[in-house]
Amino acid sequence: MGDMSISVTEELERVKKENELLRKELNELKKESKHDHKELSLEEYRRYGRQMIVEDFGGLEGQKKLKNANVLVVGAGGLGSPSLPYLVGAGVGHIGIVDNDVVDSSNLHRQVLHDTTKVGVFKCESAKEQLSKLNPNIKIDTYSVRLDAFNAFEIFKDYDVILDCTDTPLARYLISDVAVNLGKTVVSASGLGTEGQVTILNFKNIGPCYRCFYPTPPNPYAVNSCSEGGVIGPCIGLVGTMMAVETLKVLLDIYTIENFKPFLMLYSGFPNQTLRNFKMRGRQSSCQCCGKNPTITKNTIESGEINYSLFCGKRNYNVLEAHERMNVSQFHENYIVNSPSNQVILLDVRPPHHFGISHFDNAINISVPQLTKLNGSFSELQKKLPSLNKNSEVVVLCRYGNDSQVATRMLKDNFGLKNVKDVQGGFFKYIDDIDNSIPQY
Ligand SMILES: Nc1ncnc2c1ncn2[C@@H]1O[C@H](COP(=O)(O)OP(=O)(O)OP(=O)(O)O)[C@@H](O)[C@H]1O
Ligand SMILES: [Zn+2]
Repeated sequence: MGDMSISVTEELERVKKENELLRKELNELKKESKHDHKELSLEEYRRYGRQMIVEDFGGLEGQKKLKNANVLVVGAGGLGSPSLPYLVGAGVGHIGIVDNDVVDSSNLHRQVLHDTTKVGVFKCESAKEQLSKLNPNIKIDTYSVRLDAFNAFEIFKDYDVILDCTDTPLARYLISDVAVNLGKTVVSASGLGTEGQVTILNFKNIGPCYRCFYPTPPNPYAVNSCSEGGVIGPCIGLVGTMMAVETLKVLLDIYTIENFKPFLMLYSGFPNQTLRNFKMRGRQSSCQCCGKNPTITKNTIESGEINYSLFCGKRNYNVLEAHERMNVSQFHENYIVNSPSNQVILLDVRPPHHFGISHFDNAINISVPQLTKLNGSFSELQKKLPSLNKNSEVVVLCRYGNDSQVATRMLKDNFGLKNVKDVQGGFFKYIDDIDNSIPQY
């Protein structure tokens, strides 16, 4: 009997406690519904408060729009690095990152989302790790693949807005084409040196696409990459930050179908910072992708019928015969170890500001544009190289062994020199294979 009364008392206590817990839970739920934060936690209110109180942001509704948004960033390099943390910080609920490249130490002056400990790590994974620390509320998906015609539709399908943070015309055409076919808005940008540009493509499937602006690709010789042309970190950083601003405006419905006007913003960092906003034409009915009779469709893209590499073209440096070239070992043996006679001219055709960073002591610097300017005049060239005669032995060197081929051809065909050879792979190949005590940049 006594035993039984104890268990009844215990049971009563347990039920009371359970009751109390349920009451608490109910009160919390009541509070939540009273304050209408079913979709935002209290932590999120605090986290996003400073942006929710900006009038143009749209308050709680604006924040919910961001929370429910799906944004894909292609490229976690110079443009992706600044745009990603702002989107994650602002509370864009789902973010995808596509990049097949790994972090290199030469990226870190501008790709400040990554750090020295991430050298060699996939950029999308490095980014995810950092971004998750910034805002653990965000779902981040990574794709460590090169975006191409065969995987783009599958990757894009789960996202509303695509950020083009890549660095090649090929990727720009591909991203725009796939986005048009799936009806997605693209925030697109590019930058080099101290300049950059930002635009919105296929806005809500009514705005112009990349092909409306640029029906034909640029000459491959005119396309420069960061590794060739160089880039100033905060300049590209600003352009990436502008992409994040534009993305927020798309997600918050600041731009509407009624008020959206196609534009191209041009930023210039040096010597004075300027930002110019150019009005652009709308959709072109003749556009091969978004026009009236499109030939660039899901079918023709995915089947490979649209050949992006062929369309964008490649540079052709194969302008020399085998006997007009030497490899870096031959160059080392014959011209560096066995000190060349005074007759041999070592001509470094890199731009002077490259030459100034590091060079061989006995090299003479005349860049390709400087050579081109001499118009094939032997006597003009002789003014720069007094010891030169038409039979002089000339060895031509550049950074990667591309420009040196062009220069070798020019010296033989235009200036009439007979004994000119190019160093295959250039100065950097020599550093990699023969002497890595020389500074590489
Ligand atoms: N088709 C693509 N698929 C996935 N990622 C791409 C694609 N095209 C370009 N990217 C990525 O976009 C990023 C562009 O970054 P950025 O312009 O800063 O140049 P980088 O390649 O990092 O550096 P550098 O030109 O100095 O070698 C790179 O990380 C690159 O891997
Ligand atoms: Zn178009």
